[in-house]
Amino acid sequence: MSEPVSEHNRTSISVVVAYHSGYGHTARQARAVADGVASVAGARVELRNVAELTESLWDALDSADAIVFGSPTYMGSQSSTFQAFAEASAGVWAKQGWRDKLAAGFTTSAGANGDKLHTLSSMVLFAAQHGMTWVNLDLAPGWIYTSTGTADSLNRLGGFVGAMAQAPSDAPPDVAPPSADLRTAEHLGRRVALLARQFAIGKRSIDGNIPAVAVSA
Ligand SMILES: Cc1cc2nc3c(=O)[nH]c(=O)nc-3n(C[C@H](O)[C@H](O)[C@H](O)COP(=O)(O)O)c2cc1C
Repeated sequence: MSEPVSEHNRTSISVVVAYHSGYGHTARQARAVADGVASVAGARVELRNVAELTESLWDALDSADAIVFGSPTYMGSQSSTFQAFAEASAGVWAKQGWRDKLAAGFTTSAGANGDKLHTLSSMVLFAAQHGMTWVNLDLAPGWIYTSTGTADSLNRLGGFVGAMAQAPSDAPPDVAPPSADLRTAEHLGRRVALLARQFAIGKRSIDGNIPAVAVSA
């Protein structure tokens, strides 16, 4: 979808998709989130695998306007590799280095439900500990939520807090998750980028144009 060119959509923002994937399914979902981010004018996106805890990962996260977290659901929660990344961010937490950045999340698992909500809820808490602002999915539930939905509906798994995807445990990542879940992930990436741009414009206007005066109630 193309947007009219304006001063606002020339504002540049950066989004990091920080994910782990053991077998490639969540990596596919991560690429779909990144495609959604890249569809927004002025948005730069970096895909980062958090299995590699390098200086360059922390630098990229430090300079991002928004971070989208992604993990497979393993044993009803985020993977231990993602949790190791979360724990390694304690130094950033101590300085509140990600405070006021936007955050969002996504997960893939084999079950239609599979306890994905627990993974996303852990990410919400993780972001809250860092003082980040959570961006939800903002899509109506699809598929069996209404009698006219189909398995190809956007948000077919009916999540609100983040993007959910399902991949049969015996299907390789080139065929799963299905298109409906990848389009849902793309929607989340686009939404995060649009809101990050809105926040950046607001911050720039507050920092630059509005005089600091006492505000009475
Ligand atoms: C150790 C382990 C635990 C898993 N636990 C769950 C689970 O709790 N719920 C579920 O639906 N699927 C579970 N699965 C299936 C994975 O979520 C599924 O295969 C997913 O696509 C893997 O994503 P990945 O390829 O990005 O690693 C588990 C898989 C593994 C290897």
